[in-house]
Amino acid sequence: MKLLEVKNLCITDIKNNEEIVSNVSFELESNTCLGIVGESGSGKSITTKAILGLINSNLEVTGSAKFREIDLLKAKGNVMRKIRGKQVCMILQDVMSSFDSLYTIGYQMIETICENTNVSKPKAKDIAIEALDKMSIREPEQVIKKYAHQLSGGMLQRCMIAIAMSMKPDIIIADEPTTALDCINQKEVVEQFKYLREITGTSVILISHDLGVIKHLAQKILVMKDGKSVEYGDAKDVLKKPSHEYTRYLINTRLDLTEEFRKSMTMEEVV
Ligand SMILES: Nc1ncnc2c1ncn2[C@@H]1O[C@H](COP(=O)(O)OP(=O)(O)OP(=O)(O)O)[C@@H](O)[C@H]1O
Repeated sequence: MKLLEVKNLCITDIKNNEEIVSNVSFELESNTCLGIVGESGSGKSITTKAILGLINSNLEVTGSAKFREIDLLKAKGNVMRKIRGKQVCMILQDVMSSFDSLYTIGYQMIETICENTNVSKPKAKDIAIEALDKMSIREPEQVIKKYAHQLSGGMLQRCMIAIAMSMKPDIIIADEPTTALDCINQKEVVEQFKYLREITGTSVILISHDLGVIKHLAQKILVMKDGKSVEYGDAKDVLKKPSHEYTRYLINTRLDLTEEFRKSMTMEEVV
């Protein structure tokens, strides 16, 4: 079943009439993951933010983005507020700034869960602990008493994913969820994310410049370059037989990097 259908999405900066995103179309089926890949500035984030009405007023958005028969690009503020955070959640790249340093992780989790679902605070606490437990966070009862600066980036990202998942949304949009993490944390977060997606059935739009991460999670891939969609299709086909030169470049760059990394590790062993 189609959960989200984006057609001919265009974003124009009305100040200088510059088109930032041109005619981007894609679909998200239920219980699947769509990976959006492309270099920095290619329009990945702004495309998904536009769908959720989260962009500046100097930007004009045209096209359509149908979610359960509602065109999100035309949805009024109150309709959008009901969808955003409940049915469609967004996890941002910079987890540190997503948490308020003055409140404990638990306080923020409980507030968010209460605000977006109809449960009491004790119930929200149980949900928060259960969600952290599902993200394989040890001693969740202790973790919820901590402040953001007391946890690693990987732990915070897992807490963020746990909050989003505990809302039981139809769609999670994760914008570069592993970029700020080191290799070990990246791998762990991807594994947990994959596991949670499988058990909850939540559909995910995963934005990343890292094809390795996308490959691990996505069934479909959209490749963006300079605000345009240059390739879109089943992940296996895109990765095995990329039809666009830019996709081939991304795949090769990724392989080069992996090779360099492997070599540098071997060199260290030799030294
Ligand atoms: N409010 C705005 N007004 C004008 N241009 C904007 C605005 N916000 C973003 N842009 C431009 O839109 C383009 C796409 O930005 P976007 O953040 O979507 O890229 P991205 O592919 O997600 O990159 P990154 O991986 O670095 O996050 C960029 O050229 C950016 O400068």
